[in-house]
Order: sequence, then structure tokens, then C-alpha cells
Amino acid sequence: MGPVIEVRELTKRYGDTVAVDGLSFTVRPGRVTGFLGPNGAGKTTTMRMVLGLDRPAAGRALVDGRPYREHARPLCRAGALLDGRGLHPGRSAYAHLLWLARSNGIARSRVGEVLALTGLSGVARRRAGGFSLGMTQRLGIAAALLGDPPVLLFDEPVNGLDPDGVRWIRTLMKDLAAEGRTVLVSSHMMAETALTADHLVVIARGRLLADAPVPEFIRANSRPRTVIRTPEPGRMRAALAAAGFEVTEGPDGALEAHGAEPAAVGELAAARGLVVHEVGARQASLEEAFMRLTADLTEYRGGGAR
Ligand SMILES: Nc1ncnc2c1ncn2[C@@H]1O[C@H](COP(=O)(O)OP(=O)(O)OP(=O)(O)O)[C@@H](O)[C@H]1O
Repeated sequence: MGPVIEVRELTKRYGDTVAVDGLSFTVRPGRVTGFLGPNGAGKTTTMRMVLGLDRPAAGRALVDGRPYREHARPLCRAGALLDGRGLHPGRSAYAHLLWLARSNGIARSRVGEVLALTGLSGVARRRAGGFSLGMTQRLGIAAALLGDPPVLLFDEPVNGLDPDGVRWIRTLMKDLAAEGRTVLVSSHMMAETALTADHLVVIARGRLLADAPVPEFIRANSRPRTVIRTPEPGRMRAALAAAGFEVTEGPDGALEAHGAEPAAVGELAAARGLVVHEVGARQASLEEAFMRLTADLTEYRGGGAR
């Protein structure tokens, strides 16, 4: 088995706030693991403890079998993008990376490699303090990749990026996982996570809610839904309603039966002699599944309907 991140019974308190509460999960190599949770769920705190930046009150977090800081050259075991801190604004991108490489026993030649990998070669000599948000993110990722680590943690890497930047990060995450690395990516953005992650670890209030492959997570947290196209929408609607399904109509006139599998709809249509042009399963989005799971648990609700 390749390198993993192991979190066991991890707990962290800030005064009266229990930021992380007896949390256990394992992040495995070869896939992108999305780390999801509402605001204040404890994602950043968990990642900081994995990286030895915060001390747990209880439990432990291991990278490749031991605490991150106990590795001889930690940057070569795990790389991380947290929140752009630790960047000296007066230094050039090159100088920043060279300083990191030196203090971790990493070859100078690797600096040029990660600059090229992150598309920063052309601005390597410029002051990092003058970088745009996108360039700052790229520099943070260059630093994370410097030690060519088998384990990578990214905290909200696409925050504030333009569509090109988002696409670039998405491809990079997938490529890193395809190379057999262990990749943990926290995010608020469900649509983006659905496009990037293979597996999910979902937390709220510091506790584990789900640890499952994305399709399984969606299936477990949504009701089946079937789309029906028919030249007899009125009769079909009535038949579905009589069978106990809630029916809505999409903007294109197609019907959607909630709680119904396509097989049930097809059999119903046959029994009633109804003509159908299309019957198909419609998968819920990751966002819908996530909202369903966390609806009652969210610490801070957005305004509006409760
Ligand atoms: N240094 C700190 N001092 C006091 N409380 C903290 C500190 N860091 C985090 N917290 C609290 O711990 C809880 C978890 O915060 P954390 O930042 O880990 O959550 P998160 O899931 O990363 O949230 P977000 O998605 O909003 O970044 C929150 O209630 C937060 O206010």
C-alpha cells in the first residue's frame, strides 16, 4: 500500500469550541479525496494538525506512518497549500522556492522544475508580493510540489481563481493522483469537487459524516428521480401521482418523477398503455446530496428559508 494520511480520534478545542471532535479517517493514494464540510466544520484545523502546525488535544494524525514532523525531510513526504501565509512579499518566487529547497535538502534544480510545472518561469524573478491571487496560488502549489512528495494537501485551492486557473488546478489534482500520490483537497465548491474528486470525506462540527466514493455518496444521500418524455403528459402525470410519486415539470416540458426508479415508471407506462419517448434516471448533484446530508447540522445557515 502506498503512502496514506491517517487521522485517528483526532480532537482539537479552542476555548469552548470543539473544532475537531474525535475524527477518524484514512486518505488513500491514487485518487483525489475531496474534504467537504460547511464553514467552521474543522477542515483547516484538521489539515493543520496533519502537518504538525497545530497540536491535537487528543488523538493523532500520521503521514506515511508517522507524525509529519518526525520525517527526516518533511517536504519530501507531504506538500501542502494552506492559506498563502509564510510567503515573504519582498522575495522573488525563485528566491522563495530556493530558500525552501535549501532548508529541506532539496536540489536547486528542482526550483526551476516546479516553476515550469506551475507556469511561473516567466515571472520567477518578480517580487511575490506583487503577484495576483492566481499567481500566488500557483507559487503555493510550486512550494507544495518542491519535494516531489507522495502526499499532498490543498486547502481551498480554487478559491478566487478564474476559470482557467480552476481548470488548471483540477487537471493538476487528477494528474497527481494518477501518478499514485495521495491527494486531499478541501473545498466549499460542490460542482468543482464533483468534477475533481473520486472519493469524499465529509465532516461537520468536527465529526465525520461520510467517507465514501463520490457516486456512492450521492446515491446514499438522494432520492431516485426519473425523467419522462411523453406525448401524453397529462395522463402520465395522473398515473404517476396515483402511484404515489411527486411529479414536477422541467422547463423543456419533460416530467420528473421524484422517488421513482426508471423501471417503476416504465412498468407503470406499460400497464396503462401510455406512450413514452424517453425514460431515464436523473442523478442528483453532489450539491443536492450534500445539502440533504448537512441540512440539520450546519452551524451557520445562510439567510432565507429555514
Ligand atoms: N486559531 C483559532 N482560534 C479559535 N478558534 C478557531 C481557530 N481556528 C479555528 N477555530 C474555530 O474552529 C472551528 C473550525 O474551524 P476551521 O477553520 O478548521 O473550519 P473549516 O472547516 O476549515 O472552515 P472554513 O470552510 O470556513 O474554512 C471554527 O468554529 C473556528 O471558528
